[in-house]
Amino acid sequence: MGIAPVPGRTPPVATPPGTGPGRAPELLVLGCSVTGAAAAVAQPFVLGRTLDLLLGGHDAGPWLAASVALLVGEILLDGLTAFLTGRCTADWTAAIRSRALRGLLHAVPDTARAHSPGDVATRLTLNASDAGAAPTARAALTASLVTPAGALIALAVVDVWVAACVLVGLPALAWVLRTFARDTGTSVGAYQRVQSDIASRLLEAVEGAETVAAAGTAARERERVLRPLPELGTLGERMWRLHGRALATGGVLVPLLTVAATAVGGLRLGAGALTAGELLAVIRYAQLAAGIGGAATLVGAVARGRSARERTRGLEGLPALSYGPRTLAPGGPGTLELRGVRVSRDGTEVLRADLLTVPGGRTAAVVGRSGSGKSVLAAVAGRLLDPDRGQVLLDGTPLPSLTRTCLRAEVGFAFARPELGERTVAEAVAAGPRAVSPHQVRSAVRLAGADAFVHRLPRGYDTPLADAPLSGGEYQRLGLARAFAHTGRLLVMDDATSSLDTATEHAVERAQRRSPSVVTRLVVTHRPSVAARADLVVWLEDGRVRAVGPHRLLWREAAYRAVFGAREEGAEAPSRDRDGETATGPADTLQKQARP
Ligand SMILES: Nc1ncnc2c1ncn2[C@@H]1O[C@H](COP(=O)(O)OP(=O)(O)OP(=O)(O)O)[C@@H](O)[C@H]1O
Repeated sequence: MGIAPVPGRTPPVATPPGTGPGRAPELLVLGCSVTGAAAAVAQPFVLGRTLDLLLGGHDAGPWLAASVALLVGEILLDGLTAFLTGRCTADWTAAIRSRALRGLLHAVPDTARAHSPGDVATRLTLNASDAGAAPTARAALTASLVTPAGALIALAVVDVWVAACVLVGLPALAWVLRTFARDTGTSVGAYQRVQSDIASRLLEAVEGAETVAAAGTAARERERVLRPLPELGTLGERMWRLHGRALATGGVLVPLLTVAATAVGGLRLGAGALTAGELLAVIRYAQLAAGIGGAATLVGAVARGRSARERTRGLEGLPALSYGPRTLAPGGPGTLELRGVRVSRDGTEVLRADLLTVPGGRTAAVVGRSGSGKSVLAAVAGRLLDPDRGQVLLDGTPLPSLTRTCLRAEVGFAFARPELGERTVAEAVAAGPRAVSPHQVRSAVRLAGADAFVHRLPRGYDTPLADAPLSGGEYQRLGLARAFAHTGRLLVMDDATSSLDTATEHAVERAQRRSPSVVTRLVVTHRPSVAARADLVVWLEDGRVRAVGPHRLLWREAAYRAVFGAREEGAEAPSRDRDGETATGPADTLQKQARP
C-alpha cells in the first residue's frame, strides 16, 4: 500500500488570538433593535391619528399608509434583528471558543491539567455559547429600555397626566429588575460550576468504564457522578424562582399600570382633553412603558453570559511558556545539563537536581519508584515546563532562550499514552514540527517496530486512526514512530514503551542504536532491562536525584534493586546487552548525590 505524500504540520505560530466579529454586528443589532423600538413607539401615535381622521370623516390616506409602513417596517426589522443576532452570537461563540482553546493548547501542560476534561468541555461548549450570546443580549437589553423610555416621552407629549400615572409605577418595576439582576448573577456562577463538576465526573466514568465494569461498581459510580445533582437542582430551582418572581411581579404590575393609565385616560377623554384616537395611543404607550418588566429574561441572559465569560477566560489566561530568539548551531552533540533545578507543587518540592549531565549521543534511563519525580524530570528536560529555579541547557544553551520552532524541532517527546488524532496513520506519524517525507514516515514506523501491523490495517498507511483497531502497544508504537520521524538532538521518552512486550521493546532499542542519527535519549522506565542497556541511570527518590551511574554499579545497592522489586542480596545485574558493545564511557562511575 502506498503512502500519499504528507506535508508536515507547520509549527505553531504566535498569531494573535481570535478577536471575534468586533463591535460592528453588535452595534448593528442595537441599531436594528432601536429602530424597531422607535417604530413601535411611533405606531400608537400614527394609529391614533389615523383613527381620529377616519372617525372625523377626513382623508386618512397618508396616515393609513404611514401605519402600514410602520407595521411592515417593524416586521422586517424584527426579522433582520433575529438574523443578525444569530450571526453575531455564532461569531462571538466561535471566537471565544477559539481563544479559550488556544489558551489551553499553549498553556504549560502541567497547569492545564488542573482543569479536568469535563470542566474543559463545559467551558468550551455551554459556557462559550452563553458568553457568545451576551453581546446581542446586551444590545437587546439596551433596546428594550429604549421602548419604555420612548413610550413615556410620547405619553407625556400626548397627555401629561397619564404619563405621570405610569411614571409613579415604573420605579417598582425597575426595583424588580435590579433585584433579579443582582440575585441571578450569583446563582448562575454557582450553577455553571456544579454543571462542570457533573460533566467532569461523567467523563471520568466513561474513561474508566472498563474498570467500573470489571469491579461491578456501576451503581456506586452512578451515585458518584450524580452526587452534585441535588445542589444543581437547588441552584436551578433558585434561578427559576428568581425568574418566576420577577416575571410574576412584572405580570401584576404591568396590567395594574395599564389599567390605571386607561382609567386616567378615560377620565381625560370624558373631560374632553383626549380624543378617542389619543386614548388608544395612551393605552398602547402605557403598555409599552410597562414592558420594561419583560427585560428580566434579557437581564438573565446578560448575567449568564458574564459569568460564562469569566469561565472561558479561565482557560484563555492559563500561563504559557515564552520563547527566546536563539537557535542551536547545527551538528551539536545534544548534551543535556540540569543545574540547580527545583520544581515545587502545592508547597512540596517534587524535583531537585543540583547538577545532572547527559553527554551528547548517550542514553540515560530515569528510574525510581512511582511518584519519585521521573515525569517531572522528563518534562523539565524537554521544556514542557520550566523549573521554579535553576537552568536546563542543551548544548550549553538555556532552553528558554530558544525559539519555539527550534526547541520543538530539537527536542522530541514520546509518551506512554500518545495523542495522535483521527487522521490516517501516515498523517499521524508525519504530524510534527518539521516536514516529513513518505520515505521518512516508513523508516520511522519500521524503527518503532510498527511496520508489520500497519500493513495489516485495512488501508495500510492510509487507514484513518479512528478505523484502525489498534492495541495499546500498537498505538504506543505509532507514538514512538512520530517521535522518531521528528527526532532532533534530544529525545525524551516518558514510559513510552511501557505497553510493549520486552522483546519488542528490545528490538526497538536495537534499531534505534543502529540508526545513523546521533541522538541523546532520556528514557523514563520501570524496567531493569532498559536501565541495564542505558549508558547511565538517573536514580530518583522522593523527587531528588539519589545517584547517577551505570546500572551494574547501582545494582549493588539493595535500595536500587528494591526499585525494581528485586530484593535479594547481591542479586546479579541484568546483562547490559548492547549488541556486543562493552560498557565504557563517562557514566562508568557512580556519582552519589548528596542527600539533604
Ligand atoms: N501539577 C502537579 N501538581 C501537584 N503535584 C504534582 C504535579 N505534577 C506532579 N506532581 C507530583 O510530583 C510527584 C512526582 O510526579 P511524577 O509524575 O513525576 O512521578 P513519576 O515518578 O513519574 O511517577 P510514575 O512512575 O507513577 O509515573 C508526585 O508526587 C506528583 O503527585
